[in-house]
Amino acid sequence: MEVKTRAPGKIILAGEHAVVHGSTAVAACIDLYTYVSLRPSLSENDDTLELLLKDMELEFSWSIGRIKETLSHLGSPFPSTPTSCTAESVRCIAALVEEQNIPEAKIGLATGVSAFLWLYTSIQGFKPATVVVTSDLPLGAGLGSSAAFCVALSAVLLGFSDSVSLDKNHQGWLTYGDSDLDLLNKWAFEGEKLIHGKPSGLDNTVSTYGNIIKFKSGSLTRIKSNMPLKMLITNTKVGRNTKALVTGVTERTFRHPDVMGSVFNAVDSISKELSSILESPALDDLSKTEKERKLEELMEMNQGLLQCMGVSHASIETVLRTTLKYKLATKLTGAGGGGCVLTLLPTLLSGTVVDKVIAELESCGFQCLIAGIGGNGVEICFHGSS
Ligand SMILES: Nc1ncnc2c1ncn2[C@@H]1O[C@H](COP(=O)(O)OP(=O)(O)OP(=O)(O)O)[C@@H](O)[C@H]1O
Ligand SMILES: C[C@@](O)(CCO)CC(=O)[O-]
Ligand SMILES: [Mg+2]
Repeated sequence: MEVKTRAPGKIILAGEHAVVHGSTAVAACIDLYTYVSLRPSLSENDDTLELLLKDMELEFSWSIGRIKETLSHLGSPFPSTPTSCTAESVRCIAALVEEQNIPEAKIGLATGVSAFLWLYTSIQGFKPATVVVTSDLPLGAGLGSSAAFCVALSAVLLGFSDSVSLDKNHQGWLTYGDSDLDLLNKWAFEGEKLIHGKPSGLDNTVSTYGNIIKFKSGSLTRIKSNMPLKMLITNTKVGRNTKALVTGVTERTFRHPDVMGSVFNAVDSISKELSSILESPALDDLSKTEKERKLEELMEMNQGLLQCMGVSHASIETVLRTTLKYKLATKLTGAGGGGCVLTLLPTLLSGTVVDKVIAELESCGFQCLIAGIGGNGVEICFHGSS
């Protein structure tokens, strides 16, 4: 039987980077997904584990014997016990990845492949199978591709274990129960660590649980938003790497602990205020506009503080300047340094203005999209996935 999962990407409305240092952040999932399907090998002669990254046109294949020989110290699989990859296992997994000779231009994927091997062997053990990955999300662009990958992967692997309880006769997409979500979110976090180094857990948590969440020091609060939010997402297409950007902010924090402490405190207040605006009762059009004005100010302030942290970029500043001409507020989303930028589109903004802004941004070589915000987190499909 083939089983498929999908996990959404995300936007961060406030609090990226500061959340790694203990501040509050607010994030929402979007309707762009990473899909992972798993087909266990049925033939006794088939002794390989295959990983197909379809969008990247990359295929990896290991003999189970080779994986066992390298990772035999792991023993039996431990699906119910999310565990960090030890330094020794990191080294062994890196050797298995290196043998696959990833082309230099795609070497950034090596950390994703390592996360795959860690999650696979820890949850499934040494069983032959084919795992196929596709994604709607741009990789390394701030929309949480690494988290969606780890969440969808953990979800499909656990879907084949006895550690989660799911109705396998269900047709179409099925959500997981809360305790199963908690388990797969912990595994996804372990995968994220291999890609990010020191993730806060925000991205995998919003991809797992969906909707809009407030997140601080590893714990989440679901937000019941009373405001429809429309965001323009602009991909600057400037590549960057979350791990390097997070390390840069941490190094700046070591150099200027007091200043950065104040910056993180300010971000914490922004996130708290932003979430209380989202939750405050929806009233008439006038107060809706007032609420949107406040959100815009908070986004502007958050962007200023992200610039203080050193994670803005010339391409992001170009988007800021362009949208400011239309009196629209913009902030980077995710790790910054390029990647994606958010612009709030107020309810009463005319479609003509939106079209003009998009045309101007696209004439700079950027790519714009309007994604649906909120919605379900990770889901699984045993029968009839499209
Ligand atoms: N579909 C995928 N297949 C394989 N690896 C993936 C996939 N999606 C993400 N990854 C891994 O995640 C890395 C990108 O993660 P990174 O955290 O730098 O960016 P992001 O998650 O897109 O943005 P952000 O963390 O700012 O939200 C890729 O280089 C790769 O190692
Ligand atoms: C930059 C960061 O805050 C968000 C990346 O989407 C990193 C993290 O929270 O792990
Ligand atoms: Mg990431």
